[in-house]
Amino acid sequence: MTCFLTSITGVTRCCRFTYRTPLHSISITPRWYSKRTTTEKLKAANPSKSFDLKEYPAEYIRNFSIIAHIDHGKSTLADRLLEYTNTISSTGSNKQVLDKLKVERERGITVKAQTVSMFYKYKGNEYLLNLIDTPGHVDFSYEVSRSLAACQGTILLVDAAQGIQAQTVANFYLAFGEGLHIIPVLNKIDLPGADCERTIKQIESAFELDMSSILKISAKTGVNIDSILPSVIENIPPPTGIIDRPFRALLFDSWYDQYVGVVCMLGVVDGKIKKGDKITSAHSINKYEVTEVGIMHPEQVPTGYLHAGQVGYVICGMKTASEAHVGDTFHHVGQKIDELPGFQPAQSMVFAGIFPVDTNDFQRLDESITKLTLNDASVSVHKETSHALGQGWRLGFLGTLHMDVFRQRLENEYEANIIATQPTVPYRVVFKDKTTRIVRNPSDFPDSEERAFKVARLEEPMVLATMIFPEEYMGKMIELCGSRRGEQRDYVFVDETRVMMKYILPLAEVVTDFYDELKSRSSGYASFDYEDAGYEESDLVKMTVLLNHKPVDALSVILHRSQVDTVGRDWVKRLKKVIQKQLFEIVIQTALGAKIIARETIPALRKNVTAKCYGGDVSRKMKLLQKQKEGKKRMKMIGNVEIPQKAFYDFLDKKA
Ligand SMILES: Nc1nc2c(ncn2[C@@H]2O[C@H](COP(=O)(O)OP(=O)(O)OP(=O)(O)O)[C@@H](O)[C@H]2O)c(=O)[nH]1
Repeated sequence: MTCFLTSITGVTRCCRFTYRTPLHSISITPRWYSKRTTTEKLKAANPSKSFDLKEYPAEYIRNFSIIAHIDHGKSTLADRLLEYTNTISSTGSNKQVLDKLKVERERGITVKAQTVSMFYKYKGNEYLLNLIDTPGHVDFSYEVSRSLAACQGTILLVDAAQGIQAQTVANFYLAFGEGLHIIPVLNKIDLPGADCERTIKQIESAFELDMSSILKISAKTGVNIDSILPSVIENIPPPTGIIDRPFRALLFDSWYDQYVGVVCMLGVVDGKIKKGDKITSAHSINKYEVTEVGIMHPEQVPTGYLHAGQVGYVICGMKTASEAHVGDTFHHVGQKIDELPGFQPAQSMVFAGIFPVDTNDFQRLDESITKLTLNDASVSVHKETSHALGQGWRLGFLGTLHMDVFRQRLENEYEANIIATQPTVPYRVVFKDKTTRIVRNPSDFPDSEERAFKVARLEEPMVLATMIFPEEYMGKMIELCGSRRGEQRDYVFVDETRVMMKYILPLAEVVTDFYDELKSRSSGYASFDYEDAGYEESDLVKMTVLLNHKPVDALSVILHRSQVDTVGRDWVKRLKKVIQKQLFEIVIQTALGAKIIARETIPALRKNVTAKCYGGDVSRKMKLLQKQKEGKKRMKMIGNVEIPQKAFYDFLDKKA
């Protein structure tokens, strides 16, 4: 099969994350967040049923995922399949039971891949089907890749009203690169705007898939849902594990449960594991006794046993999050095995400093970050200290949405009270002696002396962006990319009315508000995806923010020289809006070294803050004072200026 992108652009798509895993022979069931039952009771249709997994040899197992562009209906389809197989009771509503995290429900997006084991009778045989629901947003493609690496096939879901979009293309190539069997499915055929013929033509021409037996469904209403699982069983090959070999399994996900400690999700490649077994791992000297083993159905259901080709959870008395390394190989104590290659670590695209608002919370926040990164292995963590904000961490994320979601999860799941700094991309300093340094923090940017004597050049990371949109938005899209220092590489029509355009853009331009701008300039019709395109030389500078002439290191930022005036002026205006008046005048400045770019002044406060509580209403007055006291807890002192936590948020979120 010819790669569409290769044939039309001459550029072979390289996946942002590559894997060395050989796990086409196992299934993967990413974690199931342990607080789920507090928010919603998921009812298994037959909770009393117990499963004898010995009855399911590899030929009766199928491991598959659902991939699609954002909002094309993956989670809704997963719901319907769970109901159809009686894994949950039918509710008639669209609950999206696999979107378990509060952040997923609040934002209506999937951020963690989730797997659930289902049982399904087909032509007289009962099958064990492991379904993985994956996220759609580009920031979470690490989850998609990790999931795909462990499946033998995938359902490529396309919204029949919207047609193929940028992440349809990106995810198709991830699956194609893994050599998976791809089943194309048209969703949302109930919508009045659904155009099956047009979408089929797009898929045919873009991916050269066989469209003769394409499935047309509505995940929402349930139309043709019964056609999905027979197609999965008929078309996707079973895993190929060997039961009689020594046990070895890949740890592909884990999470921390406050009652039982670490819960590990294992994909069993060879052999068997049962309750009471003594296990260890290739990367650990610790030995563990298996106290519980089971499957996600959709909650944890103990089965006491798992064998080659099966996946499930194992509880073995692991106490600390650091003992569970994603990609580690588990085996029986004393047994020699060949280590599985595991996963390559995710490559952080965006870095930000995270600090506790109250410095006394440092230890607690340290533990929370450790536990949360156990659940999200794509976050990189390094300790750092800021003059303004004290001790904290520099965390690396896959994108700004990923960063935002992580911050929200820290708040939701660990009640953390934090300040996050301006995100930065990994810049590269190339020295005259040919050595290099990656700058993940503006404080590591070379000062003028180092720059003059030692630095040969500065470079910034670039991406190859793919955008798909209706032709009439071409002018606006070219204008947007031009304003972001983009360079056009290619464009091609995907059908009579829609264009796919490719641009080389600086990553720093993409991770700010590019996506929002793209959506607003195309009335929501443009979709977007990007991949790593290496480093390019760039005229970079560090802009600092001064409050009453004192630099705020947490607000320093690395910019292209052409942006300094605009950003410098914008920042002082926005900071003026978010910093409250205080008893003295506050001067806000942005600067390049000693050169001031812009300045704003906040006049001193004169008002009595409790003046409105006239008339001796003591309780009201107390309430107001209490509120002010609580507000103070959330303040950070920068020199002699108090900055509320919300000011940082609003400033970073561009709400101000
Ligand atoms: N009319 C109609 N709406 C659907 C159908 N399937 C899903 N939807 C709706 O489309 C929206 C997105 O569905 P999701 O299942 O959350 O999509 P998703 O692909 O999982 O989204 P992400 O995880 O954020 O990428 C929801 O409002 C669904 O109710 C369908 O067949 N018909």
